[in-house]
Amino acid sequence: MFMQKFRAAAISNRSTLCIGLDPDLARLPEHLPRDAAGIVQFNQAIIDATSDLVCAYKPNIAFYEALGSAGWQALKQTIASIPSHIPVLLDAKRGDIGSTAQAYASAAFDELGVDAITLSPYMGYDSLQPFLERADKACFILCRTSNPGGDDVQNLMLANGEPLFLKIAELVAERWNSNHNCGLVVGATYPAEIATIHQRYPQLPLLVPGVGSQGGAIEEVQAAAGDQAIINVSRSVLYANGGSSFAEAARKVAQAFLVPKQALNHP
Ligand SMILES: O=C(O)c1cc(=O)[nH]c(=O)n1[C@@H]1O[C@H](COP(=O)(O)O)[C@@H](O)[C@H]1O
Repeated sequence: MFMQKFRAAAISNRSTLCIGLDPDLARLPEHLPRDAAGIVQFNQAIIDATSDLVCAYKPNIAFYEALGSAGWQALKQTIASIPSHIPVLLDAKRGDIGSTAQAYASAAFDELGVDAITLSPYMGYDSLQPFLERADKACFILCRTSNPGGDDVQNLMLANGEPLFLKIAELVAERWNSNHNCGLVVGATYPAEIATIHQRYPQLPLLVPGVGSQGGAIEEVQAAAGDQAIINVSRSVLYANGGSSFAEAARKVAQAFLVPKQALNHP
């Protein structure tokens, strides 16, 4: 069950840091092969160096799909090398008509065996239902994304004078979360929006990417949402150093992203 697993890992590691496993062949350390086998070695070293510092890992499926069937195998091997007490959140941003969503849910939860997934809300409830009804898994639904283009749609004003992303937060909190397995994705680049969402729906965990490479500041995220923010960092940790000491360098950067001990207040 994702939520319990995540809270247990957050408490035992005193961390709300999620490391994004987004392996880019062009950025692998020089001594590793630039192929799927290199990715597995890279990820395993990163996981070994950081698994006592995180509350979750988030592989983004794009980096594995880009390598075809070898990439899919690399993703499975990566997931298998994550210690079983640390939850795995697959970043796939799924959402489609019911029958297709069912196949996506089965691929993520049964074939890959991950604990949680990211979803896009724009096709509505039935496109998410096959994920939401898996009460043992968690669904993180895009709300206010970290990228500049997020404004194009998410910030459109509704007739009630509020932006669309607040309606999405409301739908998730009040209609789609009957299994208590939902969270929202909110970019670290928009701390004021994080604060608004957290004040309205303090019970929802927030997956917050955008710290580091995209310019988001961890202190602002923590001030906005405290320990309900699962802070994802990918490139800043993974590519801290392109040499043979890349894993130790990743560990050092990850340590710098840890929440001060006293700030963690999970039940
Ligand atoms: O769903 C996500 O995780 C996500 C949502 C969002 O709004 N912004 C965002 O950057 N992400 C993902 O979070 C990760 C951020 O990577 P870094 O910018 O390298 O830390 C990538 O895997 C993105 O695809």
